[in-house]
Amino acid sequence: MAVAPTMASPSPLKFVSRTSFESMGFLSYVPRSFKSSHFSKKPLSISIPRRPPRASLQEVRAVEAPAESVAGFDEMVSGTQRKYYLLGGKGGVGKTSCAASLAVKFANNGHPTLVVSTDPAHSLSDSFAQDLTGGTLVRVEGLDYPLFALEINPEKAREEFRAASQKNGGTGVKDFMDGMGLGMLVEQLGELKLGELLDTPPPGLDEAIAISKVIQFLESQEYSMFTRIVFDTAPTGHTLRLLSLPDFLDASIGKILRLKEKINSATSAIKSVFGQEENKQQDAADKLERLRERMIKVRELFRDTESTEFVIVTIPTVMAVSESSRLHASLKKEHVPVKRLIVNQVLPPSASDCKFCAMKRKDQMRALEIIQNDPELAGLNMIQAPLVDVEIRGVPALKFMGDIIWK
Ligand SMILES: Nc1ncnc2c1ncn2[C@@H]1O[C@H](COP(=O)(O)OP(=O)(O)OP(=O)(O)O)[C@@H](O)[C@H]1O
Repeated sequence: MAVAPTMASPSPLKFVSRTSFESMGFLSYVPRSFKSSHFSKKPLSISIPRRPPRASLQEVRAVEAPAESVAGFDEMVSGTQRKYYLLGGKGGVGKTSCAASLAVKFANNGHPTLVVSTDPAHSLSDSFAQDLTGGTLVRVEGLDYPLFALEINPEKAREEFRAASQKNGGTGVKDFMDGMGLGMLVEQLGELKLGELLDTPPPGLDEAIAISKVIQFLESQEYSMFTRIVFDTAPTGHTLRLLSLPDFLDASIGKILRLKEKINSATSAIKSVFGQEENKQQDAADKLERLRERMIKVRELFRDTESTEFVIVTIPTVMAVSESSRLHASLKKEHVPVKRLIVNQVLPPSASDCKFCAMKRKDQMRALEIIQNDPELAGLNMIQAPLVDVEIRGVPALKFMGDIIWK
């Protein structure tokens, strides 16, 4: 039987007002260009309640965090062995804000931290209000401890790769791929003439590039300092592909290899009589198999409950909750550890007579109730994060958000 939502439903919510940000000096971090370009133009024609009135003390007390709503940050932060956190969910729910705020919190707790975006539509730079593009490690400014960001740009990588392969028949490819941390891929797939293949990139290549960076983390000295690695992942579909990459390799590169074999055997039928081509192809197939084994190692890492956790981010709408439920089912199937579910953008209770707010909140309460009754989601530690009345941009804002969510 459905349980009606009550004011005592689990929530760490406190009323978060613009004033709270102002008192932290947050607004002074909004870049001038943003202020002028976004505020001086035509006012919006729809009316959005800018500042819900303060909830009564009684209301705030009623929704203060009960035990199950605490994220368990102590556990997340403890230990110096490397841990990976992957944050994922539907587009636009706040994955980047949550991932960036977690990374800031880890760094502020003394962990050398790396935050990586594997979403082809990156928003880490926007979230930190700093230019973090370029596909290399960039230090995030404004923190006392090391926090680095990396936006993997598969689109650009593919373009540059194609150009390099056209320019000098492949020797530039190796240099370029080395720079991308993909030397291993070239080594292992060299004989497959990836440059040609990239003219018709197989689905899932973006994820292959992202995952190869993960391999680099595991092997390279440059990355060994990081004890916390936070992934801001692409919306659900991409992420699932990334996590099932060995299968992707079977399905995509495997198919290409077989296709190539067919073409080769057609064009070099005479040579193959002497056995040379076959040997060559067997060699390539062996290399591909080795690559696959390596990718499987990465997948094992993502399944390791000691070092890895996938945090699902959602918002309290029926659509987002349904998708999160499916995501959890798929992650379970892939044996990826999931313990926490962030429900972001929850409206604070309001004592005002704003009908819009009341309706919206009622709707959200219904979605929260669905979560509590959903067989996939009910068992997760639900962390509610309030909808705040300013955009979360820059380190101080992320710190503010992190202190609310990650307790
Ligand atoms: N709790 C919140 N309160 C107010 N605004 C929020 C909150 N969480 C996120 N936002 C805002 O919502 C927008 C989208 O957030 P974010 O970029 O983190 O989402 P995302 O899931 O990473 O999106 P995408 O799928 O497009 O990468 C941003 O403008 C962000 O500032």
